[in-house]
Amino acid sequence: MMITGAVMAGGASRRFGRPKAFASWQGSRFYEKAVSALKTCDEVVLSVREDQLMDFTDFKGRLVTDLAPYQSCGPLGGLYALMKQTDGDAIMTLPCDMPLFEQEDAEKLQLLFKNSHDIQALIPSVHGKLQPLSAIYSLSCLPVIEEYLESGNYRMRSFFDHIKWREVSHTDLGISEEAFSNINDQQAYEQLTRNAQRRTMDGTD
Ligand SMILES: Nc1nc2c(ncn2[C@@H]2O[C@H](COP(=O)(O)OP(=O)(O)OP(=O)(O)O)[C@@H](O)[C@H]2O)c(=O)[nH]1
Repeated sequence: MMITGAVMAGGASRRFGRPKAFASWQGSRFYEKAVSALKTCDEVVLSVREDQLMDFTDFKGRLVTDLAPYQSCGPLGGLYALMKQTDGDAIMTLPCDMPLFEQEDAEKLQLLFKNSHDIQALIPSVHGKLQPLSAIYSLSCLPVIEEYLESGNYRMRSFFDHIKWREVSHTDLGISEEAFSNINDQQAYEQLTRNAQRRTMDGTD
């Protein structure tokens, strides 16, 4: 089974105040950390808006742009464009703003998806809250996604009732809760940096 890793980096970062894909994290940038977490996928691509192409010239892989008429429609528009422009069986998405999500976490999801027959999506949850941006979707979801986008519904979860999907808790996956922390604003970024410094000082890192 061929799984394409896709780092979702086409957001507006309004709450963060500057493009969060380029926020620095332990010597690299957020989006580079996400790319590295997905490196066991068959290919890793970046999902971006067309007007961001020049920002990511350092990235050596393939940039997949959102497609008309679903540009700037949020991550569901990004997933649609990925499915239209990708071969293989499935796409594992990871937002660019989840820097604690590690390669071993991605591998756990991939393994479970490969061993789960007859599902079209595998969605992790943390205390019952679904994490649809760090999940795996079969390309067979495309017609349903298209239908929802056409109807003007851009919510990531909108199409779940119309596909066969499975929720798996972070505890069943053996992934820490923190791995799913996403950084939306400067306050969360500062907190993340403080926690990392504290762990270094405690010698727990
Ligand atoms: N390809 C693509 N990715 C998106 C789009 N909107 C959001 N994303 C990505 O999806 C993830 C979650 O996005 P959010 O944090 O909810 O939104 P954001 O636009 O980045 O930030 P805000 O403007 O503060 O809401 C991030 O990794 C974004 O880069 C989009 O329209 N296209």
